[in-house]
Amino acid sequence: MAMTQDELKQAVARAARDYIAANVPAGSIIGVGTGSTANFFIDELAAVKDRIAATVASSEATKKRLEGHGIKVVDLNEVTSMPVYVDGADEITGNLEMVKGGGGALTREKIVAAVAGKFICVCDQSKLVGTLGKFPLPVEVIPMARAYVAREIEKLGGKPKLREGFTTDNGNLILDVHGLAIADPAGFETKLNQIVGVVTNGLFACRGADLLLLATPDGVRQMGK
Ligand SMILES: O=C[C@H](O)[C@H](O)[C@H](O)COP(=O)(O)O
Repeated sequence: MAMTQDELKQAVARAARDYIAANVPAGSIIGVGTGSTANFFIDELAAVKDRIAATVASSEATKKRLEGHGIKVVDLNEVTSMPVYVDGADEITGNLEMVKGGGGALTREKIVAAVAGKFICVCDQSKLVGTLGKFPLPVEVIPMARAYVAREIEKLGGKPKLREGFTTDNGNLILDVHGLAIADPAGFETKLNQIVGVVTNGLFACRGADLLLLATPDGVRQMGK
């Protein structure tokens, strides 16, 4: 019988838990992402919680779920070393460049990932693409800059749409940019960051994932290291 998308997410979450149990020193601090795949991972992490010292959460929702399992969550400012960060993606290429932020957590995700030694991306196979941009690219903006940033993004060939009724954990807005086919992810990530009023964009390419665990019906494939 064909596996459902949730079964694939569950399988990859388990693979990430096993990776941590086998490769991450006991007593480490683990960075934890946001979204439905990350949620499966959090539920699996509960089984090995005695092996880790604590976690850093990339959103209020993730913090709540971790604490619900009795897993300790610490402030990133207290952390100097974190071997791994585990998170999902909305799209990922074979070069392990990603679009993230479908759940609006991109800024905190990028910050926590920056501190981590290794970014482990956990996805089901539907997320693997040849070219990024079919999934609308989330851009977090300071509210007063919303219209200006939207005009600047249009000049770059994108069609920004305000995510209605949504405020990020940081009190900002999200523009979802449609109509892109991103040939140079790191270049476009850098270009968007130059627009005044942009807090973060959802391209994770200047620093992409190091390891992709990709759930397929034939098992979990590993790409990168
Ligand atoms: O802001 C949300 C995050 O970037 C998620 O990692 C991304 O949206 C993937 O989420 P899901 O695992 O639910 O597809």
